[in-house]
Amino acid sequence: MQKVIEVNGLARSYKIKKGTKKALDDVSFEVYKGEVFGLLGPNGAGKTTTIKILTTLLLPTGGNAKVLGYDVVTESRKIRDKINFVYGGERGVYGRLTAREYLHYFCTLYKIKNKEQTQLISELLELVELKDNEGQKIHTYSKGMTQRLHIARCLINEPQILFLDEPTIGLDPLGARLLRDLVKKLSSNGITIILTTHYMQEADELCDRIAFIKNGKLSMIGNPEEIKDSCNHLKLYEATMNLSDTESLKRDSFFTNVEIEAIKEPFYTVNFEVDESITEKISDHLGRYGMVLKLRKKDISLEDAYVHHMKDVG
Ligand SMILES: Nc1ncnc2c1ncn2[C@@H]1O[C@H](COP(=O)(O)OP(=O)(O)OP(=O)(O)O)[C@@H](O)[C@H]1O
Repeated sequence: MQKVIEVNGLARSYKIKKGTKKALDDVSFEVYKGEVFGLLGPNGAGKTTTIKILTTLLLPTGGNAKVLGYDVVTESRKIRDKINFVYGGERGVYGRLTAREYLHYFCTLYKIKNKEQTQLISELLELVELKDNEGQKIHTYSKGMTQRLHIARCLINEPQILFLDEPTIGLDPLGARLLRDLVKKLSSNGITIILTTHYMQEADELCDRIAFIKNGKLSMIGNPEEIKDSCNHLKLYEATMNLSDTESLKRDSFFTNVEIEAIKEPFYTVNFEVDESITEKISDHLGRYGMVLKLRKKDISLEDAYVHHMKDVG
């Protein structure tokens, strides 16, 4: 497998009032050609900092990184010609232009020959499913349409790697679905994609491999199944109950990470973790707080694994 990104001991510190803040601390990973690679972590973990360094917008303060074999510090120009990036919730579009006019403008900036522009723009609009709206002014676009237009713009230079920082942020479910489908399409066209997202289901659906970042350090890396398997020891349960005393159940130390959600009072879904693995014992214990209608051990989701790994992040 061809390595397209190699990150070695990468570090980035920021000067702040009370000294320095390590946004990235000794981070190392590799990305292979054609992968959808997810960077996941809580706010402030260092995801955007990593992407900014790899897209040559920010210099590292330690370690090194190569993108397509080029060093991010000394060969940034060569990298920029071959990659592109979209930040979630990006504005920066020219509302009074139509999508076609907007893409023409960027084609000119990218020095695409005039006679090739019309055909290229038609193909891009088709790909991002905006062909029917190409004559519409951008300020009338939904957020999802605008985001897909940004992606069309980023494809003008035929990037080998596309960096997408929270691409579905603020999109409604349908808009997010169209965008995820577009990511899959780009990936099947051979583009390597580096993605950050806070939506675990999205990461599970799209990513070939995932890295968890926590406090500027890489804490785990693997494919979604490996990451979920690493949490197979967790005993997570879901109960459906006719619950008379939610507060006492929450305080009971037999259960940890209790989450109670009302279905329709007095019926609740209760999610929790236990040390016990004998279902009858768990059921008996739950029975102190109401009638157990259903109890099942949950399959570990990527979100469960994420919550478990990030538990001690302040
Ligand atoms: N210009 C800056 N000056 C000082 N600190 C900064 C600067 N940019 C980022 N940081 C800090 O670096 C850390 C990492 O930030 P970064 O934006 O990379 O996190 P993130 O994982 O992308 O978070 P989010 O999910 O909120 O986008 C944070 O603690 C942030 O406050």
